[in-house]
Amino acid sequence: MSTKNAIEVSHLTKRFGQKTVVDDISFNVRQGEVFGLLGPNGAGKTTTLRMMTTLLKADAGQVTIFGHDTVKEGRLARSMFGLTGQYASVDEDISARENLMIFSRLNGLSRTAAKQRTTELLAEFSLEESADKALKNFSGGMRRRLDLAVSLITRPTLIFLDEPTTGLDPRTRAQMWTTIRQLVKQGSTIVLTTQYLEEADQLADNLAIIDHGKLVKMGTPAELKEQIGGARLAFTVSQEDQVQPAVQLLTGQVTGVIQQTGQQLSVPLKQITQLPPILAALKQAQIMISHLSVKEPSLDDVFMNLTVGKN
Ligand SMILES: Nc1ncnc2c1ncn2[C@@H]1O[C@H](COP(=O)(O)OP(=O)(O)OP(=O)(O)O)[C@@H](O)[C@H]1O
Repeated sequence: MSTKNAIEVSHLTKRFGQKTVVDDISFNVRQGEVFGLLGPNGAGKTTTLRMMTTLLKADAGQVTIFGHDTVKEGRLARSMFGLTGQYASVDEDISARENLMIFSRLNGLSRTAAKQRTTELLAEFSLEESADKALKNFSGGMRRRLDLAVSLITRPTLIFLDEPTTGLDPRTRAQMWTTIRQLVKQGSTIVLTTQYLEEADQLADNLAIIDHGKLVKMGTPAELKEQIGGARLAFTVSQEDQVQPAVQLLTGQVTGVIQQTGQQLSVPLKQITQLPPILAALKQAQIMISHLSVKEPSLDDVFMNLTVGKN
């Protein structure tokens, strides 16, 4: 990943009527990274993306793409990225091959070049077998792949993906993730919106969490999880009269709150290396335990902590 910025967004704002749906949002996207805009339904992710990709005019703020202002140098900025939408933007009645040919020609490729690029993309996105079927017979996953293929005709190094896997089954979602990772390996920068925490965790190098139009937190998935607190060790003390002695013993071993529910204890762990001494101390004190588990913090915890109610 480079230290150069592919995109700089500053003080971006959009109002619809009285409602401010994107509220003074600023962030940078570095070249070669996957940047995720994560937020609940209606948080303002798509509106932000639409402004970044010049589909929608901002009320205030600025976006530059590889140093070019998207308003003052709109044409140039637009030529530097590919965009795929929440819904496949391709024609239903014609085949995948025909779609790719049409969009290649619309992008200014000669007939021969269009044919060659179409063949390449059909192979790259595993669409060769269904290349000549009408799109209306395509599955959701095939449509998404074709949609992505269309946006890559001109080999843009910056790609915007609006909810690339919404509505896809888990297997097709995983295939899409593989495709996205391959694009990154080849040097692409990717901006994606998602409401799936797992997707953000799997793909994004950096994340901006958006809620009610505001950027509430930014960081790597690991940083965001760390803010919620580290892992927790949970177990059940086998005998009731040993619960308090166990709490006392552990108080000397860990910093942070030890939670108790009946005979169940949950202990914060700063590092996983704290685990063996804790278990040894319990054994030495002859405190029997069961149902032991270590739970890493998840983006779910971060998300629930940072976003409030309905958008
Ligand atoms: N053209 C419009 N006119 C009026 N309100 C709009 C318009 N487009 C979006 N909104 C409103 O702006 C808010 C943000 O919408 P947006 O689509 O950006 O959210 P989102 O985070 O992308 O959500 P989703 O995950 O559901 O796509 C919502 O309350 C939506 O109803």
